[in-house]
Amino acid sequence: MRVRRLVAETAVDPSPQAVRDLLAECRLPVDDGLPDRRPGALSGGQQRRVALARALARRPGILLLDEPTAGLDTALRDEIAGLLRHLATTRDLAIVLACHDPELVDRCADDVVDLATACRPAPRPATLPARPEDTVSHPDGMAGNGLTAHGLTVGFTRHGRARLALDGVDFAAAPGSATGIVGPSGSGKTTLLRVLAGLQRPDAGTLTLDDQVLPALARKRGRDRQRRIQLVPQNPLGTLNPARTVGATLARPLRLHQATAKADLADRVTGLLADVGLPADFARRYPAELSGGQRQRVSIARALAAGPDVLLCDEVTSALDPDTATAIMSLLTALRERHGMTLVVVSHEHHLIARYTDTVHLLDTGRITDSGPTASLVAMT
Ligand SMILES: Nc1ncnc2c1ncn2[C@@H]1O[C@H](COP(=O)(O)OP(=O)(O)OP(=O)(O)O)[C@@H](O)[C@H]1O
Repeated sequence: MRVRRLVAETAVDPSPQAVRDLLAECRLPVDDGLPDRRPGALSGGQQRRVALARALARRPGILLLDEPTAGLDTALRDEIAGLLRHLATTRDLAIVLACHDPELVDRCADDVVDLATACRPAPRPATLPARPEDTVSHPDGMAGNGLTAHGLTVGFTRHGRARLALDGVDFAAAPGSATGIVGPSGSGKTTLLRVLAGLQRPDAGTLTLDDQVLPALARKRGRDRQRRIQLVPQNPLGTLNPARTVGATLARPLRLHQATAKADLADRVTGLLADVGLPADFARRYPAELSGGQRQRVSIARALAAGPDVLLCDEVTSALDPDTATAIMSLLTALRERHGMTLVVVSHEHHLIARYTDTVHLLDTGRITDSGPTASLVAMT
């Protein structure tokens, strides 16, 4: 369904002009064809503002928002905070927002209810290191050059106008490294990960894995090369099958990529859950019965079930409280160390990129503006 219908569907006034006004009120660019796009063709920040427009379309007296700024860069977060205050005043609206971001609370809220004790993160597995930076290393003797890309270009055409989401991007993630990708909302981070994962065909450019040219699309890569590169997507609820238990979700890649025998599946699933700090009985749960952090862990476990050499993580901590976000990043670092994986992390949380990656690529409007050691390019705070 396209954006204009998504908003009209819930609107008290579904006329085209009212829908445009609502999108503009949520600071979405209505003149570049955005109302005619589908949600998959929007950046994460744009998707959140469309969700806000949908809620406002009902002309509510009370607006309940669950993590309205998760996955947004700080500039957009501040913009949304200002927008929420503006809406509260101009529409005489009571806003209740649940979030992990103390800065957003400071900027928006008149009153705060702290549910801290009810929101303890899941226990970390015993194998996690106390200081993740101690475990960062580049395993010697690994074959090849890891994952590289040259001249990646992706354009999207809307109303006859071509827009480049990626514009000649060169990228490299050395074997066993932890590589960060940072950039403002809409700069092309998700598009880059989707191209690396083989889910989006680039208009130009080449990919190699350990010096072998990779076909653009995952389905042309063959089973083994598909296994080697796995993506943990930005929104796990959207990609975990709601009708499938966690156990069934994890069993699938185990059978497909690792030829796990039926008799061994339950044990392997339990092992994967333990790897991501979840108890064995979670195998019986459905995605809707999990918290955001638990879904994220299941999503990571599903990617690990394939046995990847390169794990691409898109905003995996964006809806998590600071403790859980740190636990997830520590977990990924420990898993990288244990399995000798390469980790590629997209995040707006610069302190996590600074702490948990060794190399970083800065992306802006589809171009790499700088690449190099994280310590010299990204501040810890
Ligand atoms: N399928 C598509 N069709 C048209 N435009 C698209 C499509 N996919 C992405 N875009 C546009 O390409 C640009 C880059 O999007 P992308 O999702 O890669 O950004 P991002 O850096 O990951 O953003 P965020 O941090 O908000 O998630 C955005 O302007 C987005 O609207």
